[in-house]
Amino acid sequence: MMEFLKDFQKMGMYLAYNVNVDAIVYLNEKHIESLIKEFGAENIKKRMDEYPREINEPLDFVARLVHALKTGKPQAVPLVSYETDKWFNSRFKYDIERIGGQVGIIANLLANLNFNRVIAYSPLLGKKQAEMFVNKDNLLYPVVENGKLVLKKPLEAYRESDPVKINRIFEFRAGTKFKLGDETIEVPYSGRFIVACRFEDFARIETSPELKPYLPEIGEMVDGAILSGYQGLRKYYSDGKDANYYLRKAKEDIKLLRKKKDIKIHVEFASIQDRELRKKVIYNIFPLVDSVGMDEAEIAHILSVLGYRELSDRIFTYNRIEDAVLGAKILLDELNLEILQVHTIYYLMYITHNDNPLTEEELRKSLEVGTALAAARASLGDIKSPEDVKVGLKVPFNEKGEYVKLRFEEAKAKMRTREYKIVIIPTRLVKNPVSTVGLGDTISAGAFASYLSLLGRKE
Ligand SMILES: Nc1ncnc2c1ncn2[C@@H]1O[C@H](COP(=O)(O)OP(=O)(O)O)[C@@H](O)[C@H]1O
Ligand SMILES: O=P(O)(O)OC[C@H]1O[C@](O)(CO)[C@@H](O)[C@@H]1O
Ligand SMILES: [Mg+2]
Repeated sequence: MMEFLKDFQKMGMYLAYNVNVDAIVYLNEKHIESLIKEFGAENIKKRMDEYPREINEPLDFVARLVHALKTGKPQAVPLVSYETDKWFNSRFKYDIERIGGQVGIIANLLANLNFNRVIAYSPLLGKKQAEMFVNKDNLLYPVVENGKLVLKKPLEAYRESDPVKINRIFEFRAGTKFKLGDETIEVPYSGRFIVACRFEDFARIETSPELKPYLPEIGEMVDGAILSGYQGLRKYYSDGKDANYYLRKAKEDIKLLRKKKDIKIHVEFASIQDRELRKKVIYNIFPLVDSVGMDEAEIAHILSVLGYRELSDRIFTYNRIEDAVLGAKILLDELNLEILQVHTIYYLMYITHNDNPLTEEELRKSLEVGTALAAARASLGDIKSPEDVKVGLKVPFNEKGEYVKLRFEEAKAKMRTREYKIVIIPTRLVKNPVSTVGLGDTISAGAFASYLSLLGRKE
């Protein structure tokens, strides 16, 4: 771990596109019971069966929340109604507000780990948002001034008139029990439910036309890029643009970033409820990048739109490791990725083709960076310095670890895996995490950065 922390001080990373404010509620039994009382168990059950993929009214939210609590799976559902946005504000008191979005979370993490340079971009940067980035010389926002690329601290670069996007995060904990009509539900795993604000202002996931010509220059300044936020796209926009338009622009960005230097690009996937949009993002973006990270719900969602519905349902319902391995193989091959990383509550997995320059041992080391960082963040709330990582290293691997390894070896023996390198490690699981939102982003950032550092040593 310490060798990586040293390497990180020499590395640069570009991050785009999504940053927001996470307004967090720690859900307890009382919250849930009062929601059920207010909306009625029967109404909620009926709406759960309908499975709304957007939140148009409060009942949509309650139904999807209870569904998430029942499965214990990490979920995110778009909020599209201004009315309901107001309802959230009057209905909940938020426990804390923190920086959110893959860019926000990863930028602060890498800057605090003393990366040489972190360039964080999002099309919108309001004042409140800028204030949430850590104020350090190594965290910079790109702007164009007098025809030149200038990197500025977010506090010197924000635009007063830019709106700030607020997502609501409901943190739930394993063991929470409540009644839905006659049914008693016990939350099986801890996690978060995200109400992702999807107003049109926030849905233009793109590089500003002004900055775009400088992407090759930015690419030259860094060792890698982590791209995310495509989940924020809409199918249609009021000015006639559509998801295809933004995805074409997104593909241009990827090519521009690599124009002067062949940097590795990681995409951190996030839940996309709309199946058509999900498919578009996968087919347009994945084949252009090297590395993709996602959680277990997301791999199930992806397999479902690629046509593997049965496998997808199995992953969702039974959490069996052999299904995850099979799913990962399919994804790696069909989209021809260099490396795929899947994070779940109990284990992290990498799959690459057999000709990957890293050994299985090295790949495992890279995953260990990810889980150590997540455990540190889960314990402390935030990683403020490289020192904090030690806290993560003291968190033991979870008690299901040995079982997971055994099942993994069994799965490998049964399956054709010779053309791949597949490794898993158990997670270091914190019993009472400060929060869980962003732990996946943390794992992926640590895994990808250490992957780059290991590749660098081979040169
Ligand atoms: N209490 C915990 N301690 C350590 N790691 C955790 C804990 N809870 C969750 N994690 C890790 O965080 C991951 C969550 O990832 P993900 O669902 O992508 O979250 P997010 O998108 O909010 O970052 C889990 O798969 C697990 O590996
Ligand atoms: O999909 P959006 O609205 O960009 O939000 C991403 C969400 O995912 C997270 O980055 C966690 O992975 C949250 O902090 C954030 O609320
Ligand atoms: Mg995630």
